[in-house]
This record gives sequence, C-alpha cells and structure tokens, in this order.
Amino acid sequence: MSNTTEIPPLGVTYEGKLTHEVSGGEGPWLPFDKVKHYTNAFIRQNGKILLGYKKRGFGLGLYNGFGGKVEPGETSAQAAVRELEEEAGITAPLRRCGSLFFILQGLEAAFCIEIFVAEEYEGTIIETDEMGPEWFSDGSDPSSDLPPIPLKQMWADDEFWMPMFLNNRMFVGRGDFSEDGKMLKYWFGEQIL
Ligand SMILES: COc1nc(N)nc2c1ncn2[C@H]1C[C@H](O)[C@@H](COP(=O)(O)OP(=O)(O)OP(=O)(O)O)O1
Repeated sequence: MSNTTEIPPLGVTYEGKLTHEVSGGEGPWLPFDKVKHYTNAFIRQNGKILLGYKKRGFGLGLYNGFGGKVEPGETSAQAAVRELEEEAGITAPLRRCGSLFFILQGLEAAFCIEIFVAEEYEGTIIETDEMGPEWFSDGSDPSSDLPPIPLKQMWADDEFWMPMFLNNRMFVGRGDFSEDGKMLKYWFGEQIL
C-alpha cells in the first residue's frame, strides 16, 4: 500500500484525487476494444453484509454482491435496483460507492462494474435461481456470531478493494485475469472527492 499517486491504468475513471493505491502483478495491461457495463450491490446493516452465493453462470461457486448487465436504456443505478430485486427479492436505496474495471483473457469485452451499497432495504430476502443470499460479519462488531466475509471464495480482486469499501471510501480499480481466473495484474485506489 502506498500514498503516492501513480497514473492509474486505462479503464479506470475517477474524479478528484486518488490515494492509498495498491498494485501488483507483472507484464503489460491486457488490451481491450469493447466494454460491457455491469452493476454489483451490497446491503450493509448493523455490522452485517449481505452476499450472494452464485448458483449459475459467470462466477459460479463464488460469493459476490448482487448484480448483472446494464440493459439498453437503463442507467447503472436503475440496473442495480433491478438486479438486486431479481437476485435477492428486495429493493433498496442504493448509492454508488465505487467503479471497477476487469479484463479476462479469452473474453471479447472488458467489464466496467459500478458498485452500489445501501444500509436499508424493503421486502423479504429470498433465494433465487441465480443467488443464495447469506449474511456475513463486516468485521465492525467483534461480538458478532456471523462468519467473516469469505474472501477465499470470492473473486481475487475483492481482497484489495473490500477494505476500502468497508471503510466507507469511494474506490476505483482494475484487475486483469487469466482464462482460469487468476489475477495477473491489478491496481486499486481510494478516491477523494
Ligand atoms: C473478474 O472480477 C470480478 N470481480 C468481482 N468482484 N465481480 C465481478 C467480476 N467480474 C464480474 N463481476 C460481477 C459483475 C456482476 O455483478 C456479476 C456478473 O453478472 P452476471 O453474469 O450474473 O450478469 P447477467 O449476465 O446480467 O446475468 P443474468 O442475465 O444471468 O442475470 O459479477
């Protein structure tokens, strides 16, 4: 972790200043010529964080926030609300808290993912065909009986930006992955608006 301001890689968009960068890996950043837009949303409440166990498709067997592709005509904020309802059965006043950019070798398009969070929600959390929702401790309550965030069963990038997210910082970053899901190179930073 450093406080110096390196130039962030292509694909990382931000306003203001960046700080607390963390970076690693070797070789050049992977090239891309197409970008697809996605969302990912978390509910965080009273020392707990809601994650979903991905039951099918991309990211199968990993825990993540709830989200998916931004459909034509939608804003990312609208897509985030829709995807949360489709995947966990709830609605929430989501606000954007970060932006991530990923490239996976072998896929034609890069992922540009807007990350959202809310501290409250409406409705009853349900398991869906796509996601199995589970609560975890966010680490802020040492007396919590909930399991810790299962970083070993999450995308490898999460361990770098999740601490920024849990500290209520805006974050941005990029990770390049091999075809078998190993992170080859990464850069993440906190954004000061
Ligand atoms: C590669 O690194 C990634 N890290 C993290 N933390 N999250 C990622 C990564 N790559 C993708 N994601 C997120 C982005 C989305 O929230 C989901 C994938 O969405 P999905 O493939 O399920 O989206 P849709 O095609 O819309 O799904 P359905 O049409 O089946 O609902 O993972």
